Amino acid sequence: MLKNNLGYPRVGPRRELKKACEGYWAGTLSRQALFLAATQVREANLQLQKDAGIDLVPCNDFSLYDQVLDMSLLLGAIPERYTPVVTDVANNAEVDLYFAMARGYQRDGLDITAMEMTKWFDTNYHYIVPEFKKDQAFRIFSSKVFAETGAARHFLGKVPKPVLIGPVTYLLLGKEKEAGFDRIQLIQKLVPVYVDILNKLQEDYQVEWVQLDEPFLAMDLTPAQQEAFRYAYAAIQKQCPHIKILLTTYFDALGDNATLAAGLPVAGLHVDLVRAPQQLELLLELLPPHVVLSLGVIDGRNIWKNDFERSLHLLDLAIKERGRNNLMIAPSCSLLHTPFDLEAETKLAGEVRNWMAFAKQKLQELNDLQAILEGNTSLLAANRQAMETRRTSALIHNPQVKARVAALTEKDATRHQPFAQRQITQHARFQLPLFPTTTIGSFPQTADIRQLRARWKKGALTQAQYEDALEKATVDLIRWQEVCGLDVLVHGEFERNDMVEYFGEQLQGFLFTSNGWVQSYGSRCVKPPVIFGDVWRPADMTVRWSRFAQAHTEKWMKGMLTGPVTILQWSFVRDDQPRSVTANQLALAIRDEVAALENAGIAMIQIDEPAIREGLPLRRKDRAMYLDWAVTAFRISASCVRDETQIHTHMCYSEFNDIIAHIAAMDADVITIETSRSQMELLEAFAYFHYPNEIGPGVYDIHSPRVPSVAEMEVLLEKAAALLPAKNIWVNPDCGLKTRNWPETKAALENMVAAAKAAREKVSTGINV
Ligand SMILES: Nc1nc2c(c(=O)[nH]1)N[C@@H](CNc1ccc(C(=O)N[C@@H](CCC(=O)N[C@@H](CCC(=O)N[C@@H](CCC(=O)O)C(=O)O)C(=O)O)C(=O)O)cc1)CN2
Ligand code: MET
Ligand SMILES: [Zn+2]
Repeated sequence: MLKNNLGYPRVGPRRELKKACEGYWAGTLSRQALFLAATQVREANLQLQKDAGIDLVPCNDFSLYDQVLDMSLLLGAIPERYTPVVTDVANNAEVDLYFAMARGYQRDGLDITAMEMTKWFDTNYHYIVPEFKKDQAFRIFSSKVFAETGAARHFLGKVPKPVLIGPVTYLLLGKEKEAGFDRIQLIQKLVPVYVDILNKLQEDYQVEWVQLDEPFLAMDLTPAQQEAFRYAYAAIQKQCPHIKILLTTYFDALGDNATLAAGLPVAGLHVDLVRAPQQLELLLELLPPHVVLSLGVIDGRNIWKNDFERSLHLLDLAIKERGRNNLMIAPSCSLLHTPFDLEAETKLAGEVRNWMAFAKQKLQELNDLQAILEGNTSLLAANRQAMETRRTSALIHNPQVKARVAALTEKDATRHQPFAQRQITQHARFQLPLFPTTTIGSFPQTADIRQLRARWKKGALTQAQYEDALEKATVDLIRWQEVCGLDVLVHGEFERNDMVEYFGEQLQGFLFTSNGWVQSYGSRCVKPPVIFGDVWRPADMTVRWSRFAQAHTEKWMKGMLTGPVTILQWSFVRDDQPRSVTANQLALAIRDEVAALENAGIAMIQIDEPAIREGLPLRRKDRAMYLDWAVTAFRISASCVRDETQIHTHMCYSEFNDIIAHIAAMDADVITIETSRSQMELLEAFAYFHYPNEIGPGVYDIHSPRVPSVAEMEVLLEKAAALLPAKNIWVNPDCGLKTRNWPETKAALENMVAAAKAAREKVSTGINV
């Protein structure tokens, strides 16, 4: 049975690649130094997988920014606006074009916007969205996959397995940039380029297997999309007869696409048996005997040690049906979503540590499973024991928490009065102008602030010194917001490393790693906390900073919390109880914090839920159940307050046309959303649905360093006012400002306040906005 790995994390064990990329962008690191850092990460990964005895070692799973963007460059799908970058060969190498597409290009009087970024399925990883035109052409443009295959082959002394995103998934990940066609129609133009790539990999590098990732096979597909699969793989099989295609799916069951997938003319099929173990039996029936089945039994989305007993049950089933020879064992998906190495976690307590496995340990688990199948009983016994100590550990179970969740009722999830009444009470209390201005919470997390925290963590600064510096940053920001003329202020979140980790560090049932970094987008990483046990809140978490900030201004200061669904979604979550139960535990912890803030005199409390959309199940049939518990968890967190206390929520990544009713059901008094890039398109859904509560549609795209003009934000506000009642509209950026720098932030917010004032002016002089 071959050991197959689908992909390995690539930021480097100490985020070497992040640092190299950021150095290159800042102009402090040369191109050669960047490439050297990249080579070192790749070679270290290859070595590690070789040492771990992996038979199918992936290559081209590495990326300087994003694997989907790599595909766009490979396939020559380069939007026309980058032509000046392509043609300026004196200044730009291919990598500069690549980064321009990812991050935008501002130099020599050019101002070219970046390509859009969105979430990779239900993960916190973001990819760069391919852009397609009706007459889209494809050709081999970048030679990255060939260079990396050649280098890996040389380094390993044997052929690696190149990884590419499959043609159908590549098209479905993209977006039509003009009307009048469906991107799936491009399949006939795209497949010949795949054929060329595959043949070149085979002829020049003698590769045996190529992994084509087609996670869309785990999604709902239209008949045209299903047909595209049949067309593409038949053509590839016919024109690349010597290459073995490992068709790779993950993140959910094949479900009603099982017959389709099993019928495609490929040499191997990989399936996710962690998310969908129940699909194995059907696949064993459907899959022709000559097709190799890769069994994804090790969880690539979490950090828990594999339960060997459970995996062996699946493996035994498959072996019984098919024998060992045409089976592989593998992680469920690429290990991109897990941190590098548990061994780097020197501060983790022994008992909990013994329940965990990071990327490197997961490779070892593949070996262990194989050894157990070959008769090694002591490995199985050790694993059983680890599982048993976890099941029964006193660290995990808190009867009081369980009892409180069990006692929750509908009343706990309901505000006292309906929104219409609350709005009257709140407007009387707050006396805000029409189109009130605010921000989403964070302000620039500059190198100064991060270094301050790093020094405090190391013990080089005392608690008092650290807090003094944070107080100063907070007060400076408050003064600036007052002068700027913002109506509702924030404290800036300078004390937070990350909006989820900060809460995880203060809650029981959580642990956090020192170095468990996972790529979120480009060079940006997160260190997801680990929820290992029942969650509860031993003490106030944010009251100190909110109270401090409110005491320093006469204006309204929003309290700032991360909501239960987002904490859940952006953590590694225990897998021994339903996520909905953990969500309710988190909801109660946040609810207590909301009550504490209200008690401390905070009148507006924002509970961020940017990940509520991301957690939506991939299959439509599963969505209602998720939305039901997710919305309830939010409502539990928010419903303890008096009518006069205003609950805000915030969501970026706001593709929620189809879940708008559930967004309304959250019943937040105010919701701020991301809308500026789509020119308020999303608001149409709110208007169509007659969304009843207040809304702040983002008028300032914070993902770009560009400073929006007063005029363009006025236009956006006019659009909003045409769609929604003016009394319900707030004015704010798309999201928090932590990744921006001060000069652009200040300039943009000054313009935003001016745009709001202009809009008010028009209303008061009777001009219909
Ligand atoms: N969890 C999460 N997911 C999210 C978001 C988010 O904010 N949080 N936002 C959306 C977009 N995703 C994002 C993900 C990460 C970052 C981000 O800024 N990450 C930072 C790290 C944030 C952090 O944890 N910072 C720590 C550690 C900072 C650090 O690197 N310290 C240095 C030392 C300090 C120095 O010298 O600079 C070190 O350890 O080496 C802190 O501030 O304390 C980064 O990659 O640079 C932004 C957006 C969606 N998903
Ligand atoms: C990714 S949503 C971010 C919300 C948070 N309050 C911030 O402003 O950073
Ligand atoms: Zn946001």
